Amino acid sequence: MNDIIKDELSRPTVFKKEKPLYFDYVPENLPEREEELRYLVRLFRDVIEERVGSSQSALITGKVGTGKTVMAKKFGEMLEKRRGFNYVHVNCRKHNTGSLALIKVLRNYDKRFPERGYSVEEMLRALFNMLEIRDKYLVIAMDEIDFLIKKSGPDILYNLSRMSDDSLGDYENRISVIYIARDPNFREELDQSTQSTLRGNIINLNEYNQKELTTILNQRIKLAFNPNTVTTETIELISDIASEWGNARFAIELLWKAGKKADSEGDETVVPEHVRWAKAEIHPYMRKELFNDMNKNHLMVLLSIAQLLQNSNKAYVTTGEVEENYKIICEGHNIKPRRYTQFWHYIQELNNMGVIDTSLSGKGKRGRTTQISLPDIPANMLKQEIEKHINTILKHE
Ligand SMILES: Nc1ncnc2c1ncn2[C@@H]1O[C@H](COP(=O)(O)OP(=O)(O)OP(=O)(O)O)[C@@H](O)[C@H]1O
Repeated sequence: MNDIIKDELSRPTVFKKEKPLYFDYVPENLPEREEELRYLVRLFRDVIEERVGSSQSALITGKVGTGKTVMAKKFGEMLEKRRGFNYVHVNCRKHNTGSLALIKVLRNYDKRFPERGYSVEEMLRALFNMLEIRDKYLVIAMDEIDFLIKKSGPDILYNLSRMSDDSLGDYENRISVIYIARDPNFREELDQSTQSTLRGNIINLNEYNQKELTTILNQRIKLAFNPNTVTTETIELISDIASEWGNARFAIELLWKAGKKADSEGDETVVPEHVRWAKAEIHPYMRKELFNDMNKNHLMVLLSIAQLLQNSNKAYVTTGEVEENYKIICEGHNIKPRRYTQFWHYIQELNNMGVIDTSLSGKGKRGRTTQISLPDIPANMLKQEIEKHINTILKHE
């Protein structure tokens, strides 16, 4: 057996080390996001400089893989290097109620903080106490906050935003919050008081273009690959594919998988053929997690789009066409179709997930209509995937 290990370890590889390709790796610099990062620092200037009595909140929005999480984490890293500051990153998809999110924060200070028995108010007090004793100022990043709100309502935001008023008695305000959400209109879903604490503090991250993705890829190649193992054509193809979504995560994943493929074929360099293979393997549409984020209505809307595009040979369809077909599909599945506003909301959400592209047709305000297209996936392939998932969802109802 030992020989197998020895044999495998002695095989040539294109990788220097794979860690810089992990999803949670935070690189030394964030190329193409420096300006936004500086803006975030400026927003928190008072907190950093004055500490006492000042707290801040900000909202980072942007589509999948535009660097929201890594930017917040980088900010946190920089902050923690300064004396007296702590940063806690909460994944609200995982910690999806106000209490669970707060427990995650509290456990940063007390690993055994109990899971039950305390109200949100009590937990906040406990947290203030801990900060006071340690003389620390805290920035909490609430990543994918939309999930938490969907699951358990906006109360936690209210609680967090209200901490600056006198409801907490003698405590000094030591907590700032960075909210992270994909939907740029997320702010509008919040109550007035939270909205006003966010004021203009919103950073919207654009999708990356091919040039920006190339820079990001080159940084990872330097860190993770042996010299001269990734060809220019390979980088060009990856950045070209990923730029359709503007998604850096997809770009890095393609790079990684392509490298793995090169290794498994015993090739010394990563070439475009490896990328094509990787793309087929990890097409964003083929990821199970993507469908996990969708409810049956999302799936019905998406199915409607896929059907229309498959049958029409057109590059895009209009929302009107999609809605009509959506109603028919719902009927066929014995599901009550939702009204227009809700339907429109699903279209927006699918757009934010990066699974459809929407754009406005023509010029001038009157008579403009939203056009919907699918980024780079055969409609019939998508249809098959959706049908598989619809069946699973309906079975579990
Ligand atoms: N400017 C950048 N420089 C270097 N790496 C980046 C940059 N932007 C994004 N990345 C990398 O791309 C991947 C995706 O980024 P990140 O997780 O921050 O995206 P996100 O916007 O939070 O996506 P999601 O909405 O899916 O959570 C990560 O591996 C991250 O390190």
